[in-house]
Amino acid sequence: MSEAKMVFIGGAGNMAGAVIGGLVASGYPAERIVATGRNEQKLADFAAKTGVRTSTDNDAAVAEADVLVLSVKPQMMKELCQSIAARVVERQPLVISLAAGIPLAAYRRWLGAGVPIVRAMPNTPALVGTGVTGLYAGEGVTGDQKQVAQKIAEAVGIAIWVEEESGIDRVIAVSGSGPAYYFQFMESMIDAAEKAGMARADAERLTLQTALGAAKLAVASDVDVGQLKRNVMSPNGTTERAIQCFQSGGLPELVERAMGDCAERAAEMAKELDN
Ligand SMILES: NC(=O)C1=CN([C@@H]2O[C@H](COP(=O)(O)OP(=O)(O)OC[C@H]3O[C@@H](n4cnc5c(N)ncnc54)[C@H](OP(=O)(O)O)[C@@H]3O)[C@@H](O)[C@H]2O)C=CC1
Ligand SMILES: O=C(O)[C@@H]1CCC=N1
Repeated sequence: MSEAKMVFIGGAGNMAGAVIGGLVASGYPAERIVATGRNEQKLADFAAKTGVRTSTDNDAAVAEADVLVLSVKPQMMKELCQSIAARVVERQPLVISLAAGIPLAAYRRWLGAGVPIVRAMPNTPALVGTGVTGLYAGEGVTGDQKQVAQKIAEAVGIAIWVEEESGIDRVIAVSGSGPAYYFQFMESMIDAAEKAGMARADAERLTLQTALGAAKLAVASDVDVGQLKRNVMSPNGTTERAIQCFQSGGLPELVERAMGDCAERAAEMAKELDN
């Protein structure tokens, strides 16, 4: 896989940019990666930051791709696919789509039925090597190609395969969109601490280090997160009071609803496609 020429369409965007940043940081040769986009200044800044090659010419980039990663916004995917379809059919790269809400059936219509496609649902912590990627392989993807997709994902974090395509929507609800849930929680904590009189810089430092510490402890620990939570709660103590407030305010139900809405939106996006 170290020899594979990887082309990322939309490579300087938030998601592909994070994956590329993580790949380069993990030692993947930057000269084997091409990031395409439309905005030349954005591409130049991205090239300066990562060392990868950039291009505004999707078709020329596809012509040299062994692995082709599609990472434009879902609403732009159809037009993009149709514009590169001839080149994709000719070159036959392994196609990996990062887009939420676009089923494999749509790519088969837009790119041609025989193109091997993997759907991947990564998340932005890929940038710091702590990503999560859910993977689903369509028909015609070989074992070797699955290995390639998995190795790319594992270069920037952990990867799991889902058995059914709908599993990707569940991955979106947990890990694809998940970083934003934690950022929201951190933002709320920082705002609340500042309101209570703490300097914002201190509130940020304490909140971020607490999130990092809690996540590291949870990953390293062999007890579940419920027990880790109880370990912080002294009977009739301060934490208990705060946790009671979250629970009586409906936080568990709210989280369940938000994740349900998230997955539902992915399914809805698939229905909105106009073929
Ligand atoms: N953000 C996230 O956390 C996650 C996103 N995803 C998926 O990743 C995909 C990209 O999302 P995200 O990175 O957030 O979006 P961004 O808007 O940050 O990135 C999309 C990129 O696509 C480029 N682009 C648009 N049209 C073209 C085109 N015709 N040819 C080449 N490049 C083009 C844009 O570049 P320019 O500005 O130069 O036009 C932009 O940099 C989406 O499909 C999303 O569902 C999946 C998991 C998580
Ligand atoms: O919000 C979105 O649609 C994308 C998919 C997962 C994370 N961001």
